[in-house]
Amino acid sequence: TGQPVDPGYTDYPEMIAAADAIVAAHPTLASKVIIGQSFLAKNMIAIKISDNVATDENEPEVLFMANIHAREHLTVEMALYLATELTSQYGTDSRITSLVDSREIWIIPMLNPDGAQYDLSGPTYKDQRKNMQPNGTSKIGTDINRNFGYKWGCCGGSSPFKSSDTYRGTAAWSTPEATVVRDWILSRRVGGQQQIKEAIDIHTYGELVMWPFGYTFSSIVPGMTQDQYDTHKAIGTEMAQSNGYWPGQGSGLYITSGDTVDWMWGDQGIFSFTWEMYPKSFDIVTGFYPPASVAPAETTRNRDAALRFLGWADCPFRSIGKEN
Ligand SMILES: NS(=O)(=O)N[C@@H](Cc1ccccc1)C(=O)O
Ligand SMILES: [Ca+2]
Ligand SMILES: [Ca+2]
Ligand SMILES: [Zn+2]
Repeated sequence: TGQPVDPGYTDYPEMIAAADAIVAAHPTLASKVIIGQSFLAKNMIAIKISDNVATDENEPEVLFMANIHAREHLTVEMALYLATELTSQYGTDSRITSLVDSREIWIIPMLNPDGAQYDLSGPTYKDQRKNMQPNGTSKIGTDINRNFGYKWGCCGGSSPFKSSDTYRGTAAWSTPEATVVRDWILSRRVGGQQQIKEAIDIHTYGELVMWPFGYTFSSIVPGMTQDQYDTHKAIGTEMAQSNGYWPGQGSGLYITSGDTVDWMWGDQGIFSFTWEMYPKSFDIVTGFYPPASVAPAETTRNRDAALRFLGWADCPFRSIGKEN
């Protein structure tokens, strides 16, 4: 039997209300952008955080995205913690103030709202990972994190079987959610330049910091030079030292194809990482469903890592002592 749903986790309406409250409390620092709709037509939102937030300024942009996998509810708490901390501490914490003044920070707290709502809808969790697109089997949905169009369906990194939890969909971009994220990220190109310089896709669980590529065990391949790999490794390792997670290339865990990180780096040149939050991988007792009461500890645990990450956004190569 499934574990009882913990009401302490933030569901879709509560997430929207939280975003609206942050914007209402800090109207010059935060704004809510509707980036598209999910399969079941819920608005997908991004919270923008920056000084002069209503103006698209020429400042490096950084993306945090969460809850692409429905059952990974702790990631929503992580995203909302970051949005709250970056606005409420502005003017108080000099590190936060200078980062918010010099960057445009985007936070997408719930990439799979349909799946999240389904997982939280009953007295017990449903163990839902995928989105809510019917696929003719009892295991509804497509894995949005296997539906992106970089090396989609290659290399044994996803499943062609509809009932699989890593079902890749009928084609790349067959999920509305991946398409919404793709089109929004592409909209951040100005004058042929992608304004988003860094991104983190937040997952649970395993306490890991990972970088591309996931589709191959090789580190240096077309689309990843030594300097680019070393930069990912330096930034990823620094974050891991701060939050106590384990750093490594994504494929070190297992091969994935069509995930967000491979596309964001491979197609858009965004220095991209996966965070796997609490608990550690062998803690299968709590696994995807720790009590919501761990959220304060497990979100603040990543505060410094997030600020360090933001610090490299103007020139990620500086992390290996090089310029762009
Ligand atoms: N959240 S997770 O356990 O499903 N892991 C994610 C993220 C992930 C991506 C690349 C390598 C290992 C793990 C997945 O899509 O498999
Ligand atoms: Ca600004
Ligand atoms: Ca900008
Ligand atoms: Zn996940």
